[in-house]
Amino acid sequence: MSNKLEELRQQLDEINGKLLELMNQRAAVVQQIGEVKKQQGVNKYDPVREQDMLNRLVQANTGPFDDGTIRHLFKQIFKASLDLQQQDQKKVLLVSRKRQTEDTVVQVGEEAVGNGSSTVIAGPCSVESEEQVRQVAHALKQQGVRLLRGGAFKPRTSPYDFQGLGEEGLKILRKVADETGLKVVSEIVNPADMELAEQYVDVIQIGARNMQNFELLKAAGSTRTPVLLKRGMSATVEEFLFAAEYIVSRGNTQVMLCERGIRTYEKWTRNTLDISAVPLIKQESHLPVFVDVTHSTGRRDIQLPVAKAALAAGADGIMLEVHPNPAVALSDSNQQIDIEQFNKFMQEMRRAGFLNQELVGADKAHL
Ligand SMILES: O=C(O)C(=O)C[C@]1(C(=O)O)C=C[C@@H](O)C=C1
Repeated sequence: MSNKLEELRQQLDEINGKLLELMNQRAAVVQQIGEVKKQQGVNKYDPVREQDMLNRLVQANTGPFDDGTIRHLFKQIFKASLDLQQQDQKKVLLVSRKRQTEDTVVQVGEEAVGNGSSTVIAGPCSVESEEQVRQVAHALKQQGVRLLRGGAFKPRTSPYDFQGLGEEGLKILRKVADETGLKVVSEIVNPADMELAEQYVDVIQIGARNMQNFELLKAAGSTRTPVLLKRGMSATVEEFLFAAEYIVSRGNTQVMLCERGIRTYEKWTRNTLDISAVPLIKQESHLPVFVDVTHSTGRRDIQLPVAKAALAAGADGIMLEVHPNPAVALSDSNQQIDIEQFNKFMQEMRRAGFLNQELVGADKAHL
């Protein structure tokens, strides 16, 4: 390289150093301005001030940069400054990893959700009868699954579809769970039903359609019962975390999140599983994350690879629907798996090293 080029580059390096120093000096002043504006309750963005500065800069400009370039470069600096002011004052959410670096572990009976082992929540879409729930509960128990799901209050798209057994359904779940030593996960749809929930369920589920039912979120936040919050079908990850913040900010820190697929143009699956949301949420938040493999796919034939993908992506657990006879189920009959399919599912997940739930009892022998 010629000495001349070398020399000029050295000059540039020095200028870069000075520019860097000056830009950071400017940024420090910008941060102080941001604090003053916050105290005064003044808007951070000030287009009049920006225009005024640009006018004076262009007037003082002697080139070789033309005025348009000067405007563009300084506008970038103003934009970065504004971002800095907003970042400084953006409230760090309670659900954020910036607030809590270690994972939240939600204890539901003997199940420690989010402690590194993978949790399974399974059960019928809707509670239909005691016998139906009992059959599924026994299958769960044998497979070492501790959390029994079942819908008693069913928010259905059509008002003519089965709406669930209500409190009767919760009673059935509680009775069968107590018989089998399982814990109950069930959806609550009405803020006024939180007391009822505390009486019967071990985990309050808030469904996708209610993710932004803020009164329901606040009511769940006022209980001390763990909550499983499902992502709304059109909710962004940010909106999902804000919904969780509603619960945690009311004092209930025992929140688990559940990705259940989002609505897209794809029709061959019921929803589109946003698998990237799993590592993204794990990175942004300390709360445990589940993937609902039933609702995200809406079909039985791909539940197994999707469940593996979910756990490989870092999910703390999976949720799936199991029914003794899906063909006659009162809801979701196309996507629930039967007990035999569930046993095979668990067996394969275990064989592939994704789950380590221990088989229980005599049935160990023939499975
Ligand atoms: O002067 C201000 O009020 C500032 O906040 C600083 C600043 C800047 O970078 O110069 C930043 C953002 C505003 O839109 C205008 C100007």
